[in-house]
Amino acid sequence: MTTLAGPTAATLPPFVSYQNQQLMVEGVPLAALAHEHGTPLFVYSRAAMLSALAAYQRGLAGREHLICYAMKANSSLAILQALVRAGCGLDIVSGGELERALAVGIDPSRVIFSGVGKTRAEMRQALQVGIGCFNVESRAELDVLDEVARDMGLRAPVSVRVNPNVDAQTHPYISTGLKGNKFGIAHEDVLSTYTHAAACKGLRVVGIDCHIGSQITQTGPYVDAMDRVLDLVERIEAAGVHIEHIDFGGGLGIDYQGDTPPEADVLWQALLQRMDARGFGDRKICIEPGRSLVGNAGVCLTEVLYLKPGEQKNFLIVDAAMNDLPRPAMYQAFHRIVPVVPRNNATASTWDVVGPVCESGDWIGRDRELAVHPGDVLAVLSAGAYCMSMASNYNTRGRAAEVLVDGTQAHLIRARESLADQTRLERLL
Ligand SMILES: Cc1ncc(COP(=O)(O)O)c(C=O)c1O
Ligand SMILES: N[C@@H](CCCC[NH3+])C(=O)O
Repeated sequence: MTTLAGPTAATLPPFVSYQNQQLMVEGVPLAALAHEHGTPLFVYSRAAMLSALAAYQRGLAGREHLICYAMKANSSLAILQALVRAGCGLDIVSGGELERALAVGIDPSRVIFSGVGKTRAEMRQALQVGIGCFNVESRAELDVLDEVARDMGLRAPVSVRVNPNVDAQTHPYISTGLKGNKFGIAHEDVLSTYTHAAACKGLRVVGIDCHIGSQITQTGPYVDAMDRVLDLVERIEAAGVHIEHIDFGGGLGIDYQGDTPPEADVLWQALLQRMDARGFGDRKICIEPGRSLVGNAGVCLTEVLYLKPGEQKNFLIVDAAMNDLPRPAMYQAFHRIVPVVPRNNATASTWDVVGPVCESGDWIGRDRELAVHPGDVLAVLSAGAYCMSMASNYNTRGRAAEVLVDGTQAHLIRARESLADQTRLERLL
């Protein structure tokens, strides 16, 4: 047992703060939102998303570029709308995500279609609306896309995703640029894939694509991957195929637990210098950031249900679970957890914060020092990315509601999912 001094500003994301002993997102007290909408509840800051986007916009200013928000990180319509209105294109990985993109009124030429398993139907759907580019991930996919486009009397704009075999030094489940990963075309097969694509009547080569993983916190892997991509561009162009744009990633990390990734503008200054030095300063740049735009813009509010002290472990049972916040169960990921109204100078204990789902893997935080009573509301921080978009109905739990804060205004952007919503498509015999 310790006496709790209370969480410090240093451990809170931008636009999340304590004011008068109340945790706020921008100008809105979270206790009031929990009271009004119930818990679990996701709350996002619009200003936090736009400020994260502005760092990329500064870094790429003066260059022809397209920032395609990777909506897999959080595909809620109002989030997409906010980012598209602020100038983003979109990166999609399914026909469903394409429908979401269209629903927020995007110009389809500002959409990039990524992913290893696009179906013919998805290809047709994307070609019909005039998608900006398909990032193709295998020779087999390239040939199917060629066939689909020729059938429609069209030429599909394509980039080949290359697998540079660079270690992004991130969690193995979210590393994508190593030879053992399913993503991209192996370095040594890239040139022949491009010469083949250039000869296909249904394809129009527009770019090259590389993405080495997610939650990357170091600059080194990016520079290594950029060098490999530029080596390939040199070889591809020497073979007579022009590359208009370079789609380059590796999702920049965010601070979950004292992580110190480079700022987006600083990273891109370094990468642009590299491109300039190698004579590719004239190329359009596309990027596909997801987590770094929305991750630290969101918190998940959850109410403490029960305290269950034990001989080996103390469990704090809350009303959010692995179906709402799957990252700890999936990747043993760390999210900071803080009280919405701190009980400063109260006696704290060490708790495993767990949900009501019937799985031992249903935990949200381990060994956390908290002074709490049943009925208190906690905020799980850095919950804007890969939480709501990966949420499920496991244990027939409705997915949480979502609120978007803008200054002192709070807008409900998704209602809580009801049992009727969950069973709508089911039939009894
Ligand atoms: C091809 C591609 N683009 C974009 C992203 C988004 O990455 P992040 O959320 O790390 O920015 C990913 C995820 O790793 C990806 O695989
Ligand atoms: N879902 C992962 C990121 C996946 C990135 C997409 N390729 C996470 O929560 O960290």
